[in-house]
Amino acid sequence: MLKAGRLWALGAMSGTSLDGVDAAIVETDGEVIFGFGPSAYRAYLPGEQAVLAAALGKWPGEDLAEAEALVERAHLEVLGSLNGAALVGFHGQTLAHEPQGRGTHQLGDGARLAQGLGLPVVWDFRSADIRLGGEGAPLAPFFHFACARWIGAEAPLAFLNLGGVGNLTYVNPRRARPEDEGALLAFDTGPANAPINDLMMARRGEPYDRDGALARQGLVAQGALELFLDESYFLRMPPKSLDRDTFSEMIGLVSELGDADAVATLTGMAAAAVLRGMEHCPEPPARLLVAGGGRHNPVMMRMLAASLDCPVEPVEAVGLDGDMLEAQAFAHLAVRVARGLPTSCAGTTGVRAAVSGGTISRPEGM
Ligand SMILES: Nc1ncnc2c1ncn2[C@@H]1O[C@H](COP(=O)(O)OP(=O)(O)OP(=O)(O)O)[C@@H](O)[C@H]1O
Ligand SMILES: CC(=O)N[C@H]1[C@@H]2OC[C@@H](O2)[C@@H](O)[C@@H]1O[C@H](C)C(=O)O
Repeated sequence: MLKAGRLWALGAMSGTSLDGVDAAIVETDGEVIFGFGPSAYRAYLPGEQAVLAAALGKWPGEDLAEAEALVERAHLEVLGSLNGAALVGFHGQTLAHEPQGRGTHQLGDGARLAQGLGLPVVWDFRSADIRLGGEGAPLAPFFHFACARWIGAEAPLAFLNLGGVGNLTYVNPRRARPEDEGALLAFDTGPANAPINDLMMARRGEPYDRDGALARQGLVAQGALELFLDESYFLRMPPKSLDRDTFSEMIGLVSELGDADAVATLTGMAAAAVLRGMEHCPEPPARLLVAGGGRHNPVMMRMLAASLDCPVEPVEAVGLDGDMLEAQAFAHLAVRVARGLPTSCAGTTGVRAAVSGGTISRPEGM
C-alpha cells in the first residue's frame, strides 16, 4: 500500500462518446476533498475516433495494438501537461462492458503509463468489483459522496451524469461513510446522448444536436416513448449498468419520424429514463445536480425540470465543474485505492461486500 494521506491526485477519464480525454487534479485524502486543481482536455482526432470506434466491443487478446497505442499516447500527452500530482488515477477507454458475461474492458496499460509519467498509476478500477458479483459501474458515486460533503449538503440529493449513457447517484450525506447502509444508491438510468449522436450522424452527418437546436423544433412521439419505457431494463431494481450500445436498437423506434421529431423523441426518452430512475431513490432528493455534456442541452434540461419535483441544475450551481467531474472522480478514487478504502459497495454496484478495486503500478525504482 502507498503512504497516501492528503495529496494532489490526477485523474483521467475518456467517456463512451469517444470525444477525448479529460484530466483533472484534486487535493484529497480519499475521504475529504480539500480543493480542486487545474484540468486539461485532449480531444481524439477524427482518425483516432475512427480507430476507437472500430475497436468497440473488442476484448483483450483481439487485434487492438493501434487503438491501445493511441489511447496511451493521448493520456500521456494530457496527463503530462498537468504538474504537481503525486498519484494518477487512469480509467482507460471502455471498449466493452458485460458484467454478467465476459466482464469489462478498459483499454490502456497503466503500468506503461506509470513508466511514461514517472508516477504511480492506479488503474483497472472495475474488475475487482465484477469478480465479487458487482456491476463494475458506476464508480463515481464514492466521489459524489465526498462532493456532497464539499458543498455542505445536509439533505439527500442526487447527481446525474448525462454522457453517452446516463447515470444517477442518490447521496444521503447524513451517513458517516459512503459505504454505510443507505448512504448511496447508484445506477445507469438508460441511454442519454449516445442514440441522439448516432441519429444525428446517420441522418445529418453531424456529431450531436448542438444546444438541442433540432429537438426544439420537434415533438415527442408518445407511442415510441411508451414502447421504449416497456424495456425490461426499467423494471430492474438498481444497482444496474449498461454498455454504450445496449439500447442502440431504440433508434428503430423513431425510424419513421422526421429528423426533428426523431431527435425530440430520443431526447424525451433520455429524460424519461432519468424520471424512472428517480423513482428508485429511497427519499425524494432535495435537488438534482447535472454533470456531463447533456447539461448543455436546454431541451433535455427543460424536459427533466418539467417532470421532476425538485430543482434541476447544472453542477456549476454549487461550484463544481460538470465537464471534469468524472476525471476528478478517478483522482479521488485513486487515493482511496492507495489507502485501501472501498471504491464500491452494494448500493452502488450490487457488489457482495464493499471492495477497493484497482491495481497500482509504480515506475521502476519507485
Ligand atoms: N452544447 C451541447 N448541446 C447538446 N448536446 C451536447 C452539448 N455539448 C455536449 N453535448 C452532448 O454531450 C456529449 C458528451 O458528453 P460527455 O462528455 O459527458 O460524454 P462521455 O463522458 O463521453 O460519456 P459517458 O459519461 O457516458 O462515458 C456529446 O456527445 C453531446 O451529445
Ligand atoms: C463501463 C463504463 O465505462 N461505464 C461508464 C459509462 O459512462 C457513464 C456510465 O457508463 C457509467 O456507468 C460509467 O462511467 C462513470 C464515470 C462511472 O463509473 O461512474
